[in-house]
Amino acid sequence: MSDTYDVLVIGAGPAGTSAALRAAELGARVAVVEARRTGGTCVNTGCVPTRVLAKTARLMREVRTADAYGITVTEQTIDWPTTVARVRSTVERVLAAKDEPDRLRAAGVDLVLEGRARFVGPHEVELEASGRTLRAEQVILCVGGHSRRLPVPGAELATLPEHVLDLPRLPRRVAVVGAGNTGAQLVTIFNAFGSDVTLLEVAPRILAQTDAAVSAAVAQAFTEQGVRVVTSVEGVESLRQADDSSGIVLTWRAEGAEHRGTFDDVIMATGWPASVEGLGLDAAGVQVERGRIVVDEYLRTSAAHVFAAGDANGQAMLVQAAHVEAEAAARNAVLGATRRTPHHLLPAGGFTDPDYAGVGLTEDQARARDRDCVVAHVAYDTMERPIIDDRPRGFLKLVADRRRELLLGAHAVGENAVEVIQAVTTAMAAGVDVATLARVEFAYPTYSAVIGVAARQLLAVTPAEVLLAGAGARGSA
Ligand SMILES: Cc1cc2nc3c(=O)[nH]c(=O)nc-3n(C[C@H](O)[C@H](O)[C@H](O)COP(=O)(O)OP(=O)(O)OC[C@H]3O[C@@H](n4cnc5c(N)ncnc54)[C@H](O)[C@@H]3O)c2cc1C
Ligand SMILES: NC(=O)c1ccc[n+]([C@@H]2O[C@H](COP(=O)([O-])OP(=O)(O)OC[C@H]3O[C@@H](n4cnc5c(N)ncnc54)[C@H](O)[C@@H]3O)[C@@H](O)[C@H]2O)c1
Repeated sequence: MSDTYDVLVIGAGPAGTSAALRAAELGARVAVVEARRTGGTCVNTGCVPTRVLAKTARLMREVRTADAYGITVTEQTIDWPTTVARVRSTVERVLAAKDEPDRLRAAGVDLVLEGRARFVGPHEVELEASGRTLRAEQVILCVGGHSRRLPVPGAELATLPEHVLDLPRLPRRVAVVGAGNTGAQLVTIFNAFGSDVTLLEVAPRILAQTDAAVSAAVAQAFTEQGVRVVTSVEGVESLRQADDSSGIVLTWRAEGAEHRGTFDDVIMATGWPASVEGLGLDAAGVQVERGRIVVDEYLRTSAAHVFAAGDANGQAMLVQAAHVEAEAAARNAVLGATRRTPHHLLPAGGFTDPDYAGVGLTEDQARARDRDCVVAHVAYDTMERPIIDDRPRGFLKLVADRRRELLLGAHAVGENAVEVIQAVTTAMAAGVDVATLARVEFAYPTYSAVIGVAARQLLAVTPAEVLLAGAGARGSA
């Protein structure tokens, strides 16, 4: 293995693997350095484990309602060690199926598993385990991010999301601090498993990045499911062991008063700074601001020969964003910085109960640009398939320009929300106009049929009527 490369990629998660493969495809001599194993956060501790837990939660809910279909289930409890083992074995199966070491090898990329990389000069990187130094003309940072503990007394008592599977038993009482995508999904998981869940969020609403109607619908569902949802928290103050060892006492401020609760576990899902500790970025002249590696529109850092893609630059922390950015960064590193990354058509969602998803502009964002944009809001309980499946909670909202030609955004809550939004994204990416979408025949009975209904609603009524219909649908969603 040589020690000199055209392009050195640091991190072999979704961004790093895509960047390395693309750079090699463009003819560069490429190495990718990984401190642990391929797959990154996504496969090892993030999307894949969370998705398996979400499926387990769904099975619990299905079993709970099975008697309505004449299926008798006498006992339903979670055997935590079995659940954990199932998650871990699924991670291994996904890793084996992806076989990224082999893909990289086949593409001529050197996969270097010699510990963490650290810059020791602008173009030189030292490997922690071997002490070897690699040199490269261009470097692409794909180091991802990590959870953070709040800087409060007793924070070390909290569990970080990536360590949830290490809990020795299922918590009976759990507090989740932070209602972003991670926190919201953990709420659904522990709620379905029978834990008593409290959710604390500093923002005025949960899932603050989503469309306001999505956030409200998920919060309402959580509350109805018995979750204590506390938003606009003024701050978490401390964690300490209870004097009688009955759990962890969590203290927070809300509405000007101090509040306290005792929990078996407190999970902090309060943010995701870039993994830049010990990376020696000063030696390369790479700037970091507010936990993110600063990049320009070409994903170039403050050092012209260093690029950053994926979670590390903090732009859109999703696997699909990591892929798009990594390809652009690789192209810019090898051929010169000319490619920008369009982020506006990145669908995203979470596997809560109910699921939620969105793509493009939220209604508030669209109205800030043009208050006469048009909105259709179709409730799931008006559609056959959600009724058949006994999943009537939810809606699809489509946002179109004032001429009702182009879709600006789509947002859904409910069963299969992510797949419904994916279908709308495909139409948006293909430049399908609203009139064409309204003419598409959807198979019966499907969840995606709601797209056709919403598109026809966009065409059929005046903006004021649509808003009224939306308010009605929201009431029943
Ligand atoms: C609980 C959870 C659930 C999620 N679910 C979803 C989901 O359903 N859908 C979705 O789109 N996104 C999801 N995400 C986000 C997704 O995991 C990330 O957006 C994605 O993994 C980012 O890819 P990346 O390559 O930028 O970083 P990562 O996947 O974090 O990979 C970074 C890699 O760099 C390595 N590394 C770091 N520093 C060094 C160093 N100095 N030297 C060598 N190697 C280093 C790390 O070991 C790691 O393998 C989830 C995240 C979490 C936490
Ligand atoms: N399904 C998915 O696509 C998925 C799932 C999980 C995570 N992710 C991505 O991974 C990244 C990390 O997600 P995350 O949810 O861990 O972090 P996040 O930064 O998205 O959310 C953290 C939440 O914690 C809140 N918070 C911060 N300080 C707080 C405090 N002191 N008290 C209470 N609340 C506080 C924030 O307001 C925010 O809502 C995100 O970019 C996310 O999109 C995606």
